[in-house]
Amino acid sequence: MPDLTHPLVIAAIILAVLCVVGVVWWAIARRSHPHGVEDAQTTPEPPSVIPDAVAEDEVHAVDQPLQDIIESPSVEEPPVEIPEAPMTRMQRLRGRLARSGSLGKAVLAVLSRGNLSEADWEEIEDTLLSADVGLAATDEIMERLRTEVKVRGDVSPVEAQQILKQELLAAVGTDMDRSLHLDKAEGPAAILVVGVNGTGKTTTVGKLARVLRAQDKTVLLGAADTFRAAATEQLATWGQRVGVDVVSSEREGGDPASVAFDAVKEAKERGIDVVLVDTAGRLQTKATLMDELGKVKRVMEKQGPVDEVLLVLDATTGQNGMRQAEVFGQVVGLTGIVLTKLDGSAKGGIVISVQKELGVPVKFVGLGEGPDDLAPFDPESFVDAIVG
Ligand SMILES: Nc1nc2c(ncn2[C@@H]2O[C@H](COP(=O)(O)OP(=O)(O)OP(=O)(O)O)[C@@H](O)[C@H]2O)c(=O)[nH]1
Repeated sequence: MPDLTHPLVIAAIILAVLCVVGVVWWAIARRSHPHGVEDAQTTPEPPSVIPDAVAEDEVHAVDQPLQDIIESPSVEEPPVEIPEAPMTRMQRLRGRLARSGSLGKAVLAVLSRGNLSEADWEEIEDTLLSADVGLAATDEIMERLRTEVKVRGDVSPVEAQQILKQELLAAVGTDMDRSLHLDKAEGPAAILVVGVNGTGKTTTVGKLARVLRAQDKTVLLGAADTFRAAATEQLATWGQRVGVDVVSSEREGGDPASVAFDAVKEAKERGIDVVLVDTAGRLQTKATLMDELGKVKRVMEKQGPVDEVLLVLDATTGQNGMRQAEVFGQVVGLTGIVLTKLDGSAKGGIVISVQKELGVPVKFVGLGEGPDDLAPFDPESFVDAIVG
């Protein structure tokens, strides 16, 4: 029996008690923070102010409360959902292009008549124009179709289908780079998502987070749509489903640039692969709001390049979409288009016109409201689906 009054024994007992208390405290702390993330992604204390260099001229958030970080479930718990691999999506969703299909199928029906009259050609032209293919692209397609039909003489329905596919594919373009550029050399790859009201930006950010998680990338979301309170909740829900956290403003109407800045900073500190920043919808005609958007981008750039600026365009908008794309492009420089609601639109031709007039590739298409109904845009699948 050891001498319990011996100083060494007393010290050993105290040490043992301290160890037990420490382990119990650690276990309780973990239980009360079930949303903790891996070391590389540990949430550091947010700064009480935005650093001076940024606060100076850009972010007027120095006197604002801290941004919130809405955490997703812990990575130790299995992610709630495993998103579908992106590359299979366009095939699965091809049926949703049925209404856009009226463009291809209507043209094919005329082309297959054989021995085409001027009235037939006019019908083809009208179909292309009313599907928003745009004037320049329509002229080009018409000329190529006419030449092709002339060279071959009378064409059979099968040949007509081949010719149409070939010409539509040429108009959509097979050599544009449609991949997301995610350069992590200088901190996280940063994606800024912009567009007018209600086009599907928040939904697209949520869906893109799933695309990136399906590619095993770590993701952080920035809720810089501080205008619409529900947008933050919407993003948080999207994030939680795939184990992705959201940086948001503590109050409605907070400075979006400040949220965007904090989101990039947080992603950098956690070693996150991609930070996706959602912004409030704004009409391209509202100069103040467009200036605000420019500021969001500049502030993000203070911490590293913005790798992608994606314009979310509602495919049902028609030619006004082109004007939106032009102005957003002037203000923040677009790198890609996400065309949403293509599932409900007979205006699939906007894919062609928006690329032709702006030189910016369509990178993703939204084909429904389901979580994985966003597909990397694949010209072949698109043309196959609309011509049949
Ligand atoms: N059918 C269909 N609906 C879509 C698609 N993408 C988004 N939506 C719907 O469009 C509506 C608006 O989407 P949001 O993501 O809230 O739009 P937003 O651009 O963030 O809206 P604001 O922040 O108000 O500008 C929602 O009902 C979405 O489900 C799509 O590809 N197809």
